[in-house]
Amino acid sequence: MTATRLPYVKMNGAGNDFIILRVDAPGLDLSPETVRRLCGRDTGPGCDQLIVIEPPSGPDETAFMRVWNADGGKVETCGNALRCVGWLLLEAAGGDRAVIGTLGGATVARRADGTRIEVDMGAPRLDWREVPLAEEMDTRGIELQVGPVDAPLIHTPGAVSMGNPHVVFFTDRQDDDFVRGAGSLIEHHPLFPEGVNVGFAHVLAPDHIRLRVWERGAGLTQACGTGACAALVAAHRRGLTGRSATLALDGGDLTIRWDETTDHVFMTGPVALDGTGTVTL
Ligand SMILES: N[C@@H](CCC[C@H](N)C(=O)O)C(=O)O
Repeated sequence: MTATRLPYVKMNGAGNDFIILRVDAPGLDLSPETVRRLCGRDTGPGCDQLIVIEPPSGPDETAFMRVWNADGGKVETCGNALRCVGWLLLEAAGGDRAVIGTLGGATVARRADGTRIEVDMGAPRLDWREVPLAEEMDTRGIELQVGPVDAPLIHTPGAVSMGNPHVVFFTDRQDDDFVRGAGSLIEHHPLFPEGVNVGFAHVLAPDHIRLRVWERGAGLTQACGTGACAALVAAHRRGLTGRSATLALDGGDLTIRWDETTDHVFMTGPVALDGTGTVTL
């Protein structure tokens, strides 16, 4: 089989970094091994997620975006990558909006100020079946049991789907050991049949949240855009914040607003171009 070489763009959104490829036809099938090689920081350009921009899948879209986590798993969507892809599409075609299709739903990207891009992430999905959870629960505070079977610790984090699954703990514990230890344990908990992204949110004020996220398939990243949206939604549902807040992540700040009229969540944040190159598939 002949190897295919493709140009890539390396970008990041608040430190969450991506290799972005562009193809002329839908359905580029990448093996998990290829994705792991490209995403590996020792074996490829290295990134948290590999992104492929495809032609639109319908008349209303500007383009379709596919997402793979660094572990090789194909996933529904990625908030920070949507801002980066939005910026690339707006730079290439001009105009004031780009509609990006994903497996998790369509998103509209617009320029905000400077190099910040706003994306409309749609309505959060709050029914337990949509997260999804393995059993019926109130997603404002699910009953999550971890630890020994005979003496489990019971936590009540919020659960939200932003097109992909999230669980959000409200805690001031933010140290690496805790986030890595608890995150890696909960990512594959049986309550989450499709795995889960695990957020640790410390509410500093009704409009300010410090957030760290252990991402499904990528581990602790500098920022998780859908995780920031999920944290604001989960915090507001518990009466801890208003409907908008600054989310302070390791790699930068994201502004999240859950619009009362449309029920949509809007995320505004930075994008940065880190370089270009060529990869072999
Ligand atoms: N970094 C992302 C989310 C990427 C996918 C996620 N790890 C998942 O498995 O759902 C973001 O910015 O939203």
